[in-house]
Amino acid sequence: MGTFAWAKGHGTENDFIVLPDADTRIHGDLDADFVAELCDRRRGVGADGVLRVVRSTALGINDGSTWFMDYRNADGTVSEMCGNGVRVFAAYLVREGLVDPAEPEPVSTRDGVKTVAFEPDGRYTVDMGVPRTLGDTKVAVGERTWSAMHVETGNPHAVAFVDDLADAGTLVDEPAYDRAEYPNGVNIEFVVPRGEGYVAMRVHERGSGETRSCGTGACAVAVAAAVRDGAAPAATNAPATYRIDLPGGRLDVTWRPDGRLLMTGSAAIVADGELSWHGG
Ligand SMILES: N[C@@H](CCC[C@H](N)C(=O)O)C(=O)O
Repeated sequence: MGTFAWAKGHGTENDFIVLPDADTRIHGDLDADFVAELCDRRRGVGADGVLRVVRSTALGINDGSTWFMDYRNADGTVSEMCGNGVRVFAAYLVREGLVDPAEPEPVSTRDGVKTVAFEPDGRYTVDMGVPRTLGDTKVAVGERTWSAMHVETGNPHAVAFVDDLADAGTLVDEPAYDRAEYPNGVNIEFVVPRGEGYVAMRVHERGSGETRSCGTGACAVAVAAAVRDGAAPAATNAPATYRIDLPGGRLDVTWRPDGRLLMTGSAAIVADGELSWHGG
């Protein structure tokens, strides 16, 4: 692997290495071992994941987008979507002058197009689409087991309400979950209510371990909280809005009566460079 440009960014401290690769000529298919080494916090640069910036047409994608977000977890695995990642991706596009922040930008992902709007306060609002609720499941840490709700927000989640966020322990190891229910793995959220329309959460992400924030996870938590609170828009015909505190910051999620989720949060590009990669 030779020399290439990169940037570092984060959305509520969920951090990413951004790899510009408009025409796919620099990184090709992006090797999983390379991603894992790059994301390793001791052997590599360190990040929760990689966002490769590819022109949609270079991949034959014709969905109204100009840019495709090729997201990879820290262990090199592919996921369908990354909610914090898509805000950081949009921040990178704006910073590079590749999109006009006066207009919402449709970004192509493996879970379809996610449109990002640029808010006057500098935050980003993502139309995260329509979630799916798939009933109850169980998650466990050590001897403790909790009932959880299976929610899909482009990727799979299990949302468990707990008495105290510390109940989830260190989250160094992946919590146990129903492997028949989630054959491709799962992101697991632990949640405590903080007040009306207000919760706090921790997350163990598939492929990345405990992270300081997860956008798709916050959306899954908003859905589970709304169902639990009897505030689901399908029942009330009114939007359900939740403030969600995560270790890395705050996300605001609204579940609209048309079924769509809107997530608002910050994103920042914090470093740029050219990397001569000698890893391995
Ligand atoms: N941190 C992301 C989610 C990234 C993907 C996830 N680990 C998976 O494998 O599904 C977010 O902000 O949504």
